[in-house]
Amino acid sequence: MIENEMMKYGFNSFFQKEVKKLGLENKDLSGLNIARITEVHREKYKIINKYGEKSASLKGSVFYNDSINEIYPVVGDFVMAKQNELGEDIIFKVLSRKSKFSRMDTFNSKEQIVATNFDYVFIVSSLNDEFNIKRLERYLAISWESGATPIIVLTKSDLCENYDFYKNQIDKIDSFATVIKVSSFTGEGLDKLEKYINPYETIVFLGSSGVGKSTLVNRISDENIMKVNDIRVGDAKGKHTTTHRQLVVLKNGTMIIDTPGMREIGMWSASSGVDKTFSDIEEYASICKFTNCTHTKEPGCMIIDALATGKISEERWKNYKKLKKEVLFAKKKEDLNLRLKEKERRKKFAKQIRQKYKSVR
Ligand SMILES: Nc1nc2c(ncn2[C@@H]2O[C@H](COP(=O)(O)OP(=O)(O)OP(=O)(O)O)[C@@H](O)[C@H]2O)c(=O)[nH]1
Ligand SMILES: [Zn+2]
Repeated sequence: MIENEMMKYGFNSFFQKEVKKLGLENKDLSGLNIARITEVHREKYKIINKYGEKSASLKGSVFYNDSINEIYPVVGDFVMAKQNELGEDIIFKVLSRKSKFSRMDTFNSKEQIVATNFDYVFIVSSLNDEFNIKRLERYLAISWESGATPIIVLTKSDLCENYDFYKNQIDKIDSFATVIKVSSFTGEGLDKLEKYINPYETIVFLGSSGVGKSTLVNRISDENIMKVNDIRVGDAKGKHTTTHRQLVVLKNGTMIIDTPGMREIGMWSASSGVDKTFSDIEEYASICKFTNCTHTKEPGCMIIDALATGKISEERWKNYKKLKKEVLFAKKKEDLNLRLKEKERRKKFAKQIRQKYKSVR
């Protein structure tokens, strides 16, 4: 089964192999179409397949009865779905992912995948005070780990007079990643960026609010795809977010994934300053009677005391716990990544030694 029509949505030999592995010839999965998930709304999905856009839902007997082993679809996934002329298509199977971003779902302590099968991560940072090398380092770590290729995009170059100051810091932490400086206003650097904005490929964006992601997308696509937030002081309404597509196909055929989950990833990576923001809470915690206090029921717990007397609000305590958990999760993933890298390095080293030894003999 060759689904050439789906190539323009990023279906390639990697997924072709995955389909083969399923052995569709002799299974009840035959007769299904390949589709890509473009939106997820609770249990409802928007998909795109060779016939166009459709709504879809999960094949209940597959996903609910076997929920431990079944992967649920998220935006970017390729799925096998049954065409249903009368209503929603039915999703039977999610194909293995080529790349993914996940975050910690603090509600049930589970990994939550927020975007999949993207080719590039545009790590966006503006060339001004917002620039934060620690945050960039985190973004780089999770991007390399995602399976995609990170591209560091430094925005608002029209405002910057000391580019080298920023570039030098990046060179110190990562000499592999591509760095491109751009201005959506003057157009500087957009030609260099274009090399990574190709038909059939998918891009995700990582970056704090206000660095110019939406402006950049609108500029490179020459369309008004994303809402630009002009943050006005004293605007009572503040930022109003319009709901927009989660996977967008630009005119040139490039796809962009932008989901609320992606935005949150950008946020927790920025939240390494959690201790500073919550220094009062950390202080109470540090004087609990037991050093390994879980702040749930222990006698002499200063957090419980501070909550009871209103010195810390429930709201702040909840936020603190949430952030703490997410940072911990991110850290764990980073540690694992480091361990793998170290293993790789040692293997290489051992090989070099062996070769040296051989040539001496
Ligand atoms: N000087 C300058 N300003 C820019 C540039 N690009 C964007 N801006 C401004 O930066 C502000 C934020 O831009 P957005 O595109 O909304 O930023 P964003 O990263 O999408 O922000 P969120 O949607 O909150 O994540 C706006 O006022 C833009 O006009 C640029 O190249 N140069
Ligand atoms: Zn305590």
